Amino acid sequence: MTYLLALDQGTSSSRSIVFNALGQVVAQAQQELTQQFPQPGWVEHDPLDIWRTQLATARQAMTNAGISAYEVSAVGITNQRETTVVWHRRTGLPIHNAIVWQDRRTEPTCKTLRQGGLTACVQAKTGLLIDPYFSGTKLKWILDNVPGARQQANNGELAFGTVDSWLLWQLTHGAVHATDISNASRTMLFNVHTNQWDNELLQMLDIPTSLLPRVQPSSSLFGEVCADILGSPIPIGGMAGDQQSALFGQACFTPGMVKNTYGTGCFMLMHTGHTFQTSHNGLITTSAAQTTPQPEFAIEGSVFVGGAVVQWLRDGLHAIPSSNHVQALAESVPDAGGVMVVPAFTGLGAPYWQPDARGSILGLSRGSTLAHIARAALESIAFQSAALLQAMSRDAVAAGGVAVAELRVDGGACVNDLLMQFQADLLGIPVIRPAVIETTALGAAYLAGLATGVYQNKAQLSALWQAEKRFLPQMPPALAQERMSQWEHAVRQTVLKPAA
Ligand SMILES: Nc1ncnc2c1ncn2[C@@H]1O[C@H](COP(=O)(O)OP(=O)(O)O)[C@@H](O)[C@H]1O
Ligand SMILES: O=P(O)(O)OC[C@H](O)CO
Repeated sequence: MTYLLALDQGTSSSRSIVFNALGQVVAQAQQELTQQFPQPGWVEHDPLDIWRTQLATARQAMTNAGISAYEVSAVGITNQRETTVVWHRRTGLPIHNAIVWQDRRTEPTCKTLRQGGLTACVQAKTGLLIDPYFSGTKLKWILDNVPGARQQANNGELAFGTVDSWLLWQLTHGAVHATDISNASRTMLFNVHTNQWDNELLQMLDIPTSLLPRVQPSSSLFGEVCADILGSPIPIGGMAGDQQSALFGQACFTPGMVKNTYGTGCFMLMHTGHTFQTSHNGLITTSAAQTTPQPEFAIEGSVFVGGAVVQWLRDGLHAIPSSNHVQALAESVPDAGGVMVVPAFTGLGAPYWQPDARGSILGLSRGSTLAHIARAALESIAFQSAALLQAMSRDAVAAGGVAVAELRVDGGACVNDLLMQFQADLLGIPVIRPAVIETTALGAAYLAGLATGVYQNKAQLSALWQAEKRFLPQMPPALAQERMSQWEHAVRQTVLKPAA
């Protein structure tokens, strides 16, 4: 039997999954990751905690599968993107906590860059908007604020990496310092056309090149897990940022194919093939996971609060004892009764980009109950995702293509049938849930399997993809349009600032 081990290092947890060659889950293990909030708007992780939890889950998943390292053909790594780690090359010790993608501390630097008229240049080279979300300004912050760091960097003593690089360094006992194209594309330091670090961007942020990892295609041999770590050496054949990995795991390989991951946030990606397509509707362009050095791209939109609104119902409102009770509560009423929840708890992401917006509940009446609010909260996940998909379709049509024809879904909240049906109703296209919804980890396993000969080509992976359930639109299109208009109205109400 052939097995592939995927290490899926996410924002809230480290997870490892053992797959068989058919792409089926054999066993898994998961550990929560401690979140640190040293100041308002700051989010950090302990890099050693990231490594400790990831290693523990890898060992546990293999134990749960009842297999030894000899039986694992390859390891694939997928990770929370943009999160920035800097460590000392000699000791292997981090010089600061990892600065997490959600961290907003570098907004002043970003503002200066924007005011300096650099937006168009950054967008043309990287596909990104200038935002604290991406790694570049986080790396600059560490060099500027950790005593002695800049000098050490100039001496070539430090290494920078996103979480994939950090795990790779640990798995190889410091022998390999590398990253993949999809992760590099999230740093704001990488030219996605040439697939190389960009000198002009490095100078813009004062980043010495000696810090940077080597960049490889997402499916390629990165190194070998040292024998003492999992029991015997295993090739590391795949690395990709988690959203690009999910796009790969969903077998979205051709232009126009779209997936949406419903996790804490929602991340929607549309493959655009070898074409670098700039969005005119508030989305960003990013490198897709690549099996060759030839650039491949995707258009991406992110919703900051997706499944997290269900956590808020559970932990904030105490409306449900656990997330899987939300469907029953929402279904206890026939509709949201005119209630609209806009979960702008940390502002609104694409396509609105309203960092200062905060959440609101609109349309309350004397008859409104927790059930109506729960239903409206669930619907808000679908409304936000629909706004992304509509923006994507507009981009696709403007680029001479066609509107999106179907949506493949994954992530923890896609198990919710009510949500998926409402999503299909709003979009007017089929929403398809695959048999394996762990597509983030599956993508990393596939990338690793392709590099090591377990799979021969992507066509083989497309053939493995299987639908578990198709949700077809049932709502009359006019009503769906009216509901979307109500949502857009609620968003406008939410972002309007009260008069001073
Ligand atoms: N039955 C459900 N209905 C709606 N949301 C759910 C359900 N079960 C879990 N969730 C939500 O899914 C999210 C977890 O999904 P997951 O893919 O594990 O997220 P992440 O990778 O971001 O940690 C949580 O925000 C949780 O509230
Ligand atoms: O770890 P997740 O699933 O929250 O994903 C985080 C994204 O990669 C951030 O860009």
